[in-house]
Amino acid sequence: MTNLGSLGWVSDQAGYRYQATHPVTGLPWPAIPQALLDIWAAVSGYAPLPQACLVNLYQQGAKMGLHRDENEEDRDAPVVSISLGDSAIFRLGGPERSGPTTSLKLTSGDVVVLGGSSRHFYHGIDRVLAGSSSLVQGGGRINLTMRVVRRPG
Ligand SMILES: O=C(O)CCC(=O)C(=O)O
Ligand SMILES: [Fe+2]
Repeated sequence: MTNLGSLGWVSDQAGYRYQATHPVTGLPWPAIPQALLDIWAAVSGYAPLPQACLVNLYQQGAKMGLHRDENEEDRDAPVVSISLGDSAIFRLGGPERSGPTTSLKLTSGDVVVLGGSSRHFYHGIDRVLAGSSSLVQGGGRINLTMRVVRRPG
């Protein structure tokens, strides 16, 4: 897991938070490439640019439990997530953890926007379909998730 942008998501012994620098090197995160900002502009419907892009490598067997993205101050900005490499089974619920869910397969190049009412819906990754793509060296799936963390302006 690593980050691009002016803020990165960090999780360590001290807990989890957004911060401007890499926790080991102390250096700023690399900028979010223009190609990703272009995708944000095309699909988010939100003028302010994302401050954070989480880069998460799902290796064999990796999952992400059902959760809501609620660590951002800006609750109005959508979350834009890009899937690369192996396909994954994405589970999307509603505002309540116990509510019904639907599953969909995300393949390489798919873009998911959690915006509007779905911004705070439960979601997760049930499993990654190992070997379904040769894009990522050594196999696996890379998820890029762009977020506006602090309220712009
Ligand atoms: O990997 C995905 O498609 C979802 C990632 C996610 O929900 C998150 O990073 O909060
Ligand atoms: Fe999430």
